[in-house]
Amino acid sequence: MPAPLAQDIDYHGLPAIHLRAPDGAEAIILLHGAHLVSWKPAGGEERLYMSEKALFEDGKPVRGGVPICFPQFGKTGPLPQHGFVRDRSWEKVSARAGDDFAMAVLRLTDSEATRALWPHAFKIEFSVAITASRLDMELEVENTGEAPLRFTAALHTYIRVKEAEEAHLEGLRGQQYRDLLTGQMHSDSGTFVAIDRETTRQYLATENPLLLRDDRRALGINAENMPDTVVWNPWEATCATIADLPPSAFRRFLCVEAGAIESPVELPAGEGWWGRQSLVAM
Ligand SMILES: O=P(O)(O)OC[C@H]1O[C@H](O)[C@H](O)[C@@H](O)[C@@H]1O
Repeated sequence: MPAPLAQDIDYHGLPAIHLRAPDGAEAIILLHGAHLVSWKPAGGEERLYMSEKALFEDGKPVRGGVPICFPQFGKTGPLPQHGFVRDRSWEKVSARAGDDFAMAVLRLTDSEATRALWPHAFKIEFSVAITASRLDMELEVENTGEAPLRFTAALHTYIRVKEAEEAHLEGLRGQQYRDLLTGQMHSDSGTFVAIDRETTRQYLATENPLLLRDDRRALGINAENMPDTVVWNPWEATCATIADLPPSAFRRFLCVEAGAIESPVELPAGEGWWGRQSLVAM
């Protein structure tokens, strides 16, 4: 049985936390963006995609793993794409490994630099917990200011797949989605979503859980308090335009993102909000 671990490490030159539960499940979280860059359930197979061309630099987002989008998803407002917390340094609040789990909590609060972009006081915490075949990620936001807050948020999870074209995402049948490439609304009529072209869909009020079948394995995906699901794969032509992705990378991942996007969260002064995404490897 491997020794449980919650250790500060260096990951491509950035400070990170390496977690290992006694059952062998492992995760690595950067302080940069509170970015989860690796998750291996017990058994040892990596389930998150990380680009071989990812940049690990201050002020740059990391391509792969689980970027945190806050306080704006995508280009839905005046802030930089996906907000400003994914390329900023967070602080470690705690990291520990117990009898059958390991977990870490990271925190970011407003600063002069964040207030220059977004004039609000806030505290956000991101918790990652692993046990056996399960990963739980929770984003908590507290409005520490005097005025109400309004934000959108998402966990932009890059799931590693053997071959994107053969992966099937089940559980979205009959659900409404906005095609973010055209802006048009559709209703999904297929028994599963298969990816054979550039796909950027925002499913609204998603019913959970979803199941991603990939080769001989599957992943259960559950979200709480994050009603939107974004499904993204850039496919060949767009992938070729993304500098930190190798040309064939689009075959190796599918993003299934849990978010609160369609209806921005309105948070009165002093109140808190949380959203979760959980993955179960099968
Ligand atoms: O390149 P990034 O800023 O990390 O964004 C990556 C992608 O995120 C989301 O899924 C959006 O829907 C896409 O339009 C965007 O290209």
